[in-house]
This record gives sequence, C-alpha cells and structure tokens, in this order.
Amino acid sequence: MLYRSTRGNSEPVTAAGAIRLGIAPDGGLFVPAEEVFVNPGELALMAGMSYQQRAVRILQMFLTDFTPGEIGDCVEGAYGAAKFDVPEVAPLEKLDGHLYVLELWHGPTCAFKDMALQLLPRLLPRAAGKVGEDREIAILVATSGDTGTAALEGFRDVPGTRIIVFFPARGVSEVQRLQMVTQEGGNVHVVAVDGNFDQTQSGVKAIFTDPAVIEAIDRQGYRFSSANSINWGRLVPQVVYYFSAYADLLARGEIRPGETVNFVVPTGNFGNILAAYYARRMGLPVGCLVCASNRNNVLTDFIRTGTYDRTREFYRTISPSMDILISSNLERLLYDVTGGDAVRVRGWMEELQANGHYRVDGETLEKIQSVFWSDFAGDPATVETIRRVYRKYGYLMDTHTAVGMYVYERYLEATGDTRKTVLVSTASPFKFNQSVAAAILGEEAVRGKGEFELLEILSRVTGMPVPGGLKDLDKKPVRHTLIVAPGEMKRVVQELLTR
Ligand SMILES: N[C@@H](CCOP(=O)(O)O)C(=O)O
Repeated sequence: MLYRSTRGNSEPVTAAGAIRLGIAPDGGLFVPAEEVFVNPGELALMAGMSYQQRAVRILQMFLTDFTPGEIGDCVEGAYGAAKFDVPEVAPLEKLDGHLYVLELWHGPTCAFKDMALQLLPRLLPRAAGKVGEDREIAILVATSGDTGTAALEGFRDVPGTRIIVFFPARGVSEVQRLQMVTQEGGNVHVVAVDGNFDQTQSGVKAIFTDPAVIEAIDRQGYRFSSANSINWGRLVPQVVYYFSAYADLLARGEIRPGETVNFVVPTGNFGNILAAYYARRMGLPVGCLVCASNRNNVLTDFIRTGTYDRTREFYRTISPSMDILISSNLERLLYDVTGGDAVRVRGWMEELQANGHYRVDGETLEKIQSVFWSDFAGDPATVETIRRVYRKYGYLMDTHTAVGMYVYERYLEATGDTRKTVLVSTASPFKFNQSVAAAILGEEAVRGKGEFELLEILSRVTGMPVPGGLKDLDKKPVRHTLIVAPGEMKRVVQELLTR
C-alpha cells in the first residue's frame, strides 16, 4: 500500500515512509492510495475479539510494510494492562435505549490521544529503520492540551527520538499544563507559546517545510516527524476504535449485523471524526457522523454552507482542546470527496493560507453533507449539559464530551433520527475538573478551591477514583519553563536540538 500527498507534489511513499515523514514534503497530508474494505463476515468475527486483536486486524490492512509480528508487538505494548486501566481499553457505556458513550480516556494521560500515542512511539522507530533512516527523529508537536501530554508520555525516553511540544501558554486547562510542564524524560522538551493554538500549529507546520531549518537540523543529525494527527500513524489507530465500538454493540446484541449506527464526535482538528469517516469508507455500517464544535464553530459553518472561513474571533473556551480555527484534517476529507483531486485541494489550501477562507463547489458540499451533520455548543450550554446528564443518568462527562452530547440532542431535534448512536468521549472529566465540578456542584461550592482540592472533591462526590496519571501532579517539580513568541519557534527548535 502506498500513500500519496493530498497536494499531489510529493512522491508516493510506503506506510513506513509516511509515518517517518509525518507530513508530505509539499506540505500536504499522506492518504492511502488504495481503498481497503472490511466485509460483514470479518465484522462479525471482530465481535468475538479483544481490542488488541481488532487493532491488529485493522492496522495490518494499512501498514502493509510492517510484519504481522511487528504490528502484534506494537499493539501488545501499547494496549496492555500497564497502560490502560480497564481491560476493554475503550469501553462502551450505555446511557439509554439508543445512546452509548465510547470512553477513550482510560490511558495514561486520560484523553483519547493515548489511543494512538501509545502506539505511534512503537511504530515510528520501526518505520525509521524500514526506510533506512539512521538519524535521530525530532518530533514536533503543536497541542491545545491533550496531544502534547499524550505524545510526551508516549515518546519519553524512546531511543532514537527527541520530542518538542509547543502549547499555547494560556490555551490549556491547568491540569493539562501541569501534565506537560512536569513531564519527565531525557528526550523531552516543552515550550509555551505566547499565542493561540492556530499560531502554534501554523508555526510547527512552517518549520516542517522550511528548507533552511531542515538543512540546519540535518547537519545536527536529526530528521523531523510529527505526532499530531497530520501523521498517518496517528490516524490509523483511531480508525480501530470505531470498529471496536461497532463490534461491541454486535457482541452485546444491541444491534443486528449490518445495522447502521451514528457517531457523534467532538472535534477541533478534524482528526477524530475523519478516522470515523475512514471506517465508514471501509464498510463499517455508519449512518451519520455528527461533528460537534464549541464556540470556535468554523467546522459547523463549513459543513452547513461550504465556506471555510477562519477570519473570525478566536475564543478561549472551557473545552480548550477544541479551540481551533484551522482544522488540519479537513484537507484529507476534501481530497477524498473530490476523488483525489490534488489540484483543487491545493488551491483551497493556498486560498486558506493567503486569504483565510475558501469555498467548495456544490457537488463537494453535497457529498460532505450526505455523511456529516454539525452544530456547536457554547460554554453555558456545555455546563448545563454536564449538570443535566449527571442528574439524569448519574454519568459524569468532561467538557468536550458534553459539547458532543448537546449537539447530539440538537441533531435528534432536527432530524428525529433515533438510530443507535455512539457518543465519542474524548477526555476524563478530571482533566477539566474546575468546569466539571462547577457544573455539578454549583459555582459557590468551587469558589476559592484549588485544582487538586477539586479533584478530590469530585472523586468523593461521584465515587469515581482520581486517575493515576493525574494524582499528585501538583507535587511534582516543574521541569519546563520556556515561553516564546510564535516567531521564535524556529530558533528554539534549532537551539533545543543542539543540547
Ligand atoms: N486537540 C488537539 C490539537 C491537536 O490535534 P491533533 O489531533 O492534530 O494532534 C490537542 O489536544 O492538542
């Protein structure tokens, strides 16, 4: 299986090549050049498999230059009991007659990013070996909170790698910030950027494609790669959990074979919902993909109108991991729905870069709307949803999942589509405990209380244990204090790599 760039100006590469590079040299994103299908018989077999077995099955279809043994080893290391606190890895909770919550936050950093970032650090060194890369890999990451923490944890002390994570200084939750700035490991660097996530992500992308920086770090003995969802090695493990959720529904007799299921996905960078789209393309019986945005509702507007316009106010919200106005992975969707028209995709991306907006044609929009539906939730609606769901079901959701829940309710009202639906829960409520505690206990009860006092209170009130990865974070020494302007990111990368 070869991978092509969405912008059409880079040579096709193998899966190992795509994972090693992270982003295509022409600035595009790698996508599979061939289609892969899972037939209904295989889906039925998956119902009887563990998460790990399902993962091996799906990964083998895409990573054709890895041996089954290599994939099996990576999967065992990634999803074992040492890493995930439940044997199911991605458990499915039933909320009511037709709504299920897919909990993707049982890994070490308590967010869905662990699902891919426990695996990628195992794939990447092998990928480098396969393409004959003998230099160290310098992994650059832009994060609005969750990717950074998961990437640091996944790559820490992985031989042959260095990782530099950039995060917006005031754009992550306090728990997310502490997870990053206290991160241990001999190969990790964490840098706060005095800007928002879009500036941070654009800064990182500019470094990847800057010939002068590439040459400079080459002399220093490094090659760049990415642990963001622009890297194909981040997306393919995310496809697995959509199959796994469907297989669990089959195994429990909640659906009949072939029955279509909807997925609701809170998303900012469009990677998580794109993985669901790929699962659908592979034959998973998926009806509608409901794209849930927060107040930074650029995706909602795009899916409704066909105009993508990032020239709008950027809001800091209580669902900070989705505070994004430039959704990288939309590029892969556009490539797919235009039948692989790299010229058109490149044109739209150039317009976005130059003017901050583009508009797709009617046919492209129609194809997108035949699969996706979208709405958004502001902060007050998010808080109210956490409170209401907790009272009604005794189920505690984080702010991002609550955005998804609110949008699902709007979808039901608008369409009356009562098919079985899976709400993708992207983070533990304990990562956003200030907002979550205020939602269920009231503002008064949390006023003046510190983050870690609130962790304990939330745990006591709900009976949920504080996740191991978040305990005692406030007692760990702060190891990373660097803060830079967006314009200084290139220099800082080169400096850090000389140490
Ligand atoms: N929401 C993300 C932003 C980066 O997204 P990614 O999926 O491309 O890594 C975060 O939490 O950092």
